[in-house]
Amino acid sequence: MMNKLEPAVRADGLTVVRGSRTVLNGLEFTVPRGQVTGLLGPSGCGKSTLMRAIVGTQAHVTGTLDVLGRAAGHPRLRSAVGYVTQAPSVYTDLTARQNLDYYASVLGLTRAARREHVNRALTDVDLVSHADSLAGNLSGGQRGRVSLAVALLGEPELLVLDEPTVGLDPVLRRDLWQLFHRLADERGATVLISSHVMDEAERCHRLLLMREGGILADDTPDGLRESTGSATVEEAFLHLVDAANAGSDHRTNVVTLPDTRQEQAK
Ligand SMILES: Nc1ncnc2c1ncn2[C@@H]1O[C@H](COP(=O)(O)OP(=O)(O)OP(=O)(O)O)[C@@H](O)[C@H]1O
Repeated sequence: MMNKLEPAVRADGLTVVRGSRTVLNGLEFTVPRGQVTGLLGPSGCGKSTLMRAIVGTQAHVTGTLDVLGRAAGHPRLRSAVGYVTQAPSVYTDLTARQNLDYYASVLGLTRAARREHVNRALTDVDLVSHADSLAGNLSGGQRGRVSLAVALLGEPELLVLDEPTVGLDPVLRRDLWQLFHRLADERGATVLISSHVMDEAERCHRLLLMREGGILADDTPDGLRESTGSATVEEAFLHLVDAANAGSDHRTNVVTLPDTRQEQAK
């Protein structure tokens, strides 16, 4: 669908207005292909809004936003982009397998391909033993994993996951992070994951740190720690927030501050 060297997502001057508020303010960034990129920042900074813009469900988007070489929301992107919202979107009166089978048929997979894709997605999210339980009888975390399995059907090139690990126990969180890396390393998928848990940032190849509708930094976890002289990504984030508040220009390689657009300092 696109040149492999092109980033999976490219934004320039991306602005989103919700109600009377400018929620995203002139963002400029790229998301590299085949890597796990974390979108991190405090509650309300605009992570979900950005993800909605990328998958094409957000209104009042201006500026440039290209996804897999096409304008975000292009109909041809529907089967190439998997999206998991914060609230699990599954039919509670169907079993996990029936949910997956239904969504696989919507994707137009043949019966044989459906069986293969459904079994693989159930295995990926470790739900084989609950495949025939009604989704309504599953725990919140298990329903979330059914939603994730739905997004994996059809092997999308880009997976956009809005806080997929919230409320999960440490073992499941670790297993899901291993899955995200397998998807990138073995299947070449691009994975964009939002979280406000900074320790998850350490597990990403790259990070987009957000604050108040702007990108505060775009770097690797190592790059962020080194450039700020911090021991952890959380410490680096706090350092960058303090620097932004002080109006300082001490940043990593990119940055769009909330109020003042500044040039990339690569
Ligand atoms: N329908 C709306 N009208 C006006 N403002 C909105 C609307 N929906 C969200 N917002 C505002 O947009 C901002 C960004 O919201 P968003 O849900 O993108 O944040 P977030 O970083 O994903 O937060 P969280 O981590 O809590 O999910 C928030 O300040 C929120 O109050």
